Amino acid sequence: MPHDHGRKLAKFYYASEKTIQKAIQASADAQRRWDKTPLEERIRIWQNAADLMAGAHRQRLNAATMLGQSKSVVQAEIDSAAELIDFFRFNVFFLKENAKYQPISENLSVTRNSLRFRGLDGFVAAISPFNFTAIGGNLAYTPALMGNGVLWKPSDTALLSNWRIFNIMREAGLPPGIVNFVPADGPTFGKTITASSRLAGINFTGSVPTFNWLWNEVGKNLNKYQNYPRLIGECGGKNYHFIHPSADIQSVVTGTIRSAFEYCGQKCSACSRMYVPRSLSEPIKQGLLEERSKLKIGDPTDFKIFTGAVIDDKAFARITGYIKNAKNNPKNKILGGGEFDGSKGYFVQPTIIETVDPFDKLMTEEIFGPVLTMYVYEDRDLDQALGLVGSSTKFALTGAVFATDQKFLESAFEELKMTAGNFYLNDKSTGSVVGQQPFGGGRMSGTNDKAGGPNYVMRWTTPQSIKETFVPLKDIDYPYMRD
Ligand SMILES: NC(=O)c1ccc[n+]([C@@H]2O[C@H](COP(=O)([O-])OP(=O)(O)OC[C@H]3O[C@@H](n4cnc5c(N)ncnc54)[C@H](O)[C@@H]3O)[C@@H](O)[C@H]2O)c1
Ligand SMILES: N[C@@H](CCC=O)C(=O)O
Repeated sequence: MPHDHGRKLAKFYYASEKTIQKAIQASADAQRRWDKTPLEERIRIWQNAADLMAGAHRQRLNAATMLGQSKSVVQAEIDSAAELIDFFRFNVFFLKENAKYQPISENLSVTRNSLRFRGLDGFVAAISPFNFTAIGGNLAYTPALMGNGVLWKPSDTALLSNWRIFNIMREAGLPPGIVNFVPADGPTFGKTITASSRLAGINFTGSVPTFNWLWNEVGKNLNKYQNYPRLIGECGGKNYHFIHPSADIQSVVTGTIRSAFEYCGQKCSACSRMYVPRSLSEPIKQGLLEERSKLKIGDPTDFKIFTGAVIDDKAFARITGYIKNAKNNPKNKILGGGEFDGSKGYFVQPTIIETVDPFDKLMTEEIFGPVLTMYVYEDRDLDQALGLVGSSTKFALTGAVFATDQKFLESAFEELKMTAGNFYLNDKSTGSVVGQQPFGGGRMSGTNDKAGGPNYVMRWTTPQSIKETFVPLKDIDYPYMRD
């Protein structure tokens, strides 16, 4: 079934510039009341929503994710309801923990010092990607939890599940106007929010070019704003699996197949480049090809599939462009897959390519599809190969090292320090869990604000320090100045 119906349908719901401006006003009006709502009351709404998603709404939200975003039942289960429940519960926990800190008051009969968390002075624009339902919910509702008015622009190809979240939050008790659901053409939305003097923050997850575009627009409008807008961007990756000659081959094969091909490689964390020592290259290739040939690709309503079609025609064109390019380049060899068919659904077979050029675009650009490229290095060139990981791309999202040699793991841990915001030792590069592996990357992969970690909630508050004095202010002179 074609999965770009979401994108085509979304255009019917596109908000005009005027509607987006009205939503900005609505969120500003609602926020003034919302920011005064006691924290306990806000927290109660988030807890209600988590309970609703754990109960009656769980299957509906998962099903919407399967149908709208072409996720297999397993991938929908680990994303949608389950992950959003975790985001909500952990964010509430982190908020409570952070709120426990109050500054020192030396003598309470003289002065009392305190700190309060205010929403930002303006509105927050949450702009979400298609590939994770829970990410959309987290982007929009974490700023709201912290007292902000939010405009949520969902992805055209995740409308159904995102709309469900919006309604669950209303059912849980969130008053109208706090989060405004605004499907819109990307650039129209981007231009309108960045032109508003009330823009206080952008909570973005998506590709590097879109985030760069937004950052530039904010820069151009800087003199208009009443605040410096906070910019959070979690962007793309060129995630790696680096294999040492001491690695456990079975773990490499299993971890790589899952990381590269689950959800058609459309996870920001998916492994798309692999460095393999010559001494292990044959068994690893054999293992990968054998497992690849067993993967069942098809309609997500069939619970036996491993993965479905890619998200839409644009993705299909981009991904198959890389495959066609690889077929025409003598430096690259397709080891498995390489077929695609867009006649009924946008199906791309999981593809494994070997390259002799570690700087080929297959090894350096984000493809965001089921394409894994392998570079085989000579065992004696281990250090050089390790150096390629950080020097060949500007991304630094996720990465994994497979080795049983403890000394090597320790040196790779230091050598690869800045090459990944989420780093795995003997595990695949995907599958971070809220509260266990806070998620985000550095370099061009984003601002690394770590969704699912303790500091994330704090990005959406502008704290105020308060000093109250209970004794009259009498002396201008300091004691040492007196006779
Ligand atoms: N680092 C992370 O945590 C993370 C998580 C998920 C996805 N991603 C990345 O997201 C990308 C895939 O998602 P996508 O295809 O939805 O990304 P995208 O950049 O195409 O779109 C993201 C959102 O931005 C909107 N948009 C597009 N142009 C815009 C503009 N000019 N102004 C305002 N909004 C605009 C889109 O409509 C969508 O809602 C990949 O690069 C992936 O790596 C990163
Ligand atoms: N939490 C997911 C990343 C989401 C990106 O698209 C993972 O770690 O695989």
